[in-house]
Amino acid sequence: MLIGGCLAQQKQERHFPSDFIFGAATSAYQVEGGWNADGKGESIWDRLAHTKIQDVLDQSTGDIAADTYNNYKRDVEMMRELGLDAYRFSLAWSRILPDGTINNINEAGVTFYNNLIDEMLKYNIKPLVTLYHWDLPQKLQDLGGFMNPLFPEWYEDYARLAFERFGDRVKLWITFNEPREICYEGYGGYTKAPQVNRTDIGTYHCGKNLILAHAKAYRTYVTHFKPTQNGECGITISVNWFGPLTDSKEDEYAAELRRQAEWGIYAEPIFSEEGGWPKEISEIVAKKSIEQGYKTSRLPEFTNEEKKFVQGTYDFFGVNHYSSYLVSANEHKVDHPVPSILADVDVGVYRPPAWMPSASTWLVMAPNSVYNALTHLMRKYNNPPFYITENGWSEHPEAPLIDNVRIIYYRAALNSALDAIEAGVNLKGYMAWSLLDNYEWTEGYTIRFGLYQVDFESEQRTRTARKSAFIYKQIVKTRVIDPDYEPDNMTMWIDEGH
Ligand SMILES: CCCCCCCCCCCCC/C=C/[C@@H](O)[C@@H](N)CO[C@@H]1O[C@H](CO)[C@@H](O)[C@H](O)[C@H]1O
Repeated sequence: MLIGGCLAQQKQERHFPSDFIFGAATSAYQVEGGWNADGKGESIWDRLAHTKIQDVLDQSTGDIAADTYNNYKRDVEMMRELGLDAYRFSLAWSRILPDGTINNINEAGVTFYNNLIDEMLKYNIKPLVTLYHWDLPQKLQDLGGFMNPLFPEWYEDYARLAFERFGDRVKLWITFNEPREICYEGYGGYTKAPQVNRTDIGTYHCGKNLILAHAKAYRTYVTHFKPTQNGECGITISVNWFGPLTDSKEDEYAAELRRQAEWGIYAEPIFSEEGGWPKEISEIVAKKSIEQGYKTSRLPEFTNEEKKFVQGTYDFFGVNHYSSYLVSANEHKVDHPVPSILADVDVGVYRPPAWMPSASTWLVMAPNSVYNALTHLMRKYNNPPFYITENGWSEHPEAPLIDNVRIIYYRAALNSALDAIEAGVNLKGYMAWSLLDNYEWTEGYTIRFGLYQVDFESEQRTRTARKSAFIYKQIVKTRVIDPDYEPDNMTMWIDEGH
């Protein structure tokens, strides 16, 4: 079309599908507070924050956090302000089962989640419930936690209770949030509770028990609840993109090994046609284990029966995606504990300085990041239904409410998601991390991810919409990413019908 002698750039409006689910996400320990309220039991994060306060950057705890335990109606109002289709939150296992076992149900804890779910459904906001987001009951950790072979039974009992109590209204279930962080950081390392730091076997033994627990819960849901409740059950895996630094065969292979270490060991047994551990890392760990004097591989094998039991245990693949890294076979290597999973794969990781850094050391703004991760998973696992269950940008507490960099990040990530959809990825929804500022684990309140700012100094934990909340609201409403949209002011409102 020619206007005034030049070709007018028609805005090519790309739309998200009309049934695409937009939401936001949080987790229990990071937002609820009420750490010992109304019969709740101690979790491993209560224990860490209370006894290893020196390991938390600002010596803070999640004892109160954003006090969602008392402010959940304000949180639902914020979901309405954003016009969300869904909200992803997690259940605190020890709020429902204080000692972790099914013998002692805390009805007050069940009531809290019933109230939250009912408040959301009052306004047609779908609950997307994560059964486990890192806060294991301490009493179960005292028995070994994820290292105990009985863990899958403990977890199945807990999941079954959740299906019984909430499954009439909850139709989207996530068994675990980020097996990597649970196992590699919590049992194979020190950066997450319970800080077991068994670098040689922690990641692998935790990983096998977690995967078996996931499969038991999934099969219990499909057999005993899905026929009447008609919901879906999946798992959320942290899938950041790890691509080759150069197009050499060595770097391609190195990138594949790092992907296997970061998320392939959790995804392959569930989503691949072959089942079991990824072949390459399994062979490497078996070989190195024998060389290091272990009688068997540090990566405990699945029996053929276990492999079959785990395979195909999903209705969707939940993807937490934030950033990308470039992998080298020979350069940018750092020392890792020996033995450990990263020493096993023995590759280097690099991020170009041009990729804008966030407040989180691990999070930079990488090009085509969502597209690269999702199209790789599509090809590898035959395009299962995907939900992006987390994606977001961090800033420091003093950053202004006019968070223009976060807006650049969200628009880039959502455009990359549209690119993936156009490439054929079966992407069903997107959850922004996070609805509001929350406890960023061992970084406490020094890191902020919220679309809403939280004043952690105020008694009522005042929530205030950042500019990114208005931008996200507009995308949710129009299903279009308008690069020129600017809110008229910073006063939030609820659209009719929400
Ligand atoms: C100069 C050094 C260059 C190399 C960089 C070092 C190598 C990095 C290796 C990759 C590590 C990636 C780990 C990142 C994991 C995150 O995606 C994951 N932990 C995010 O967790 C979820 O996100 C929220 C924000 O952190 C969190 O609050 C939530 O609870 C988690 O579900």
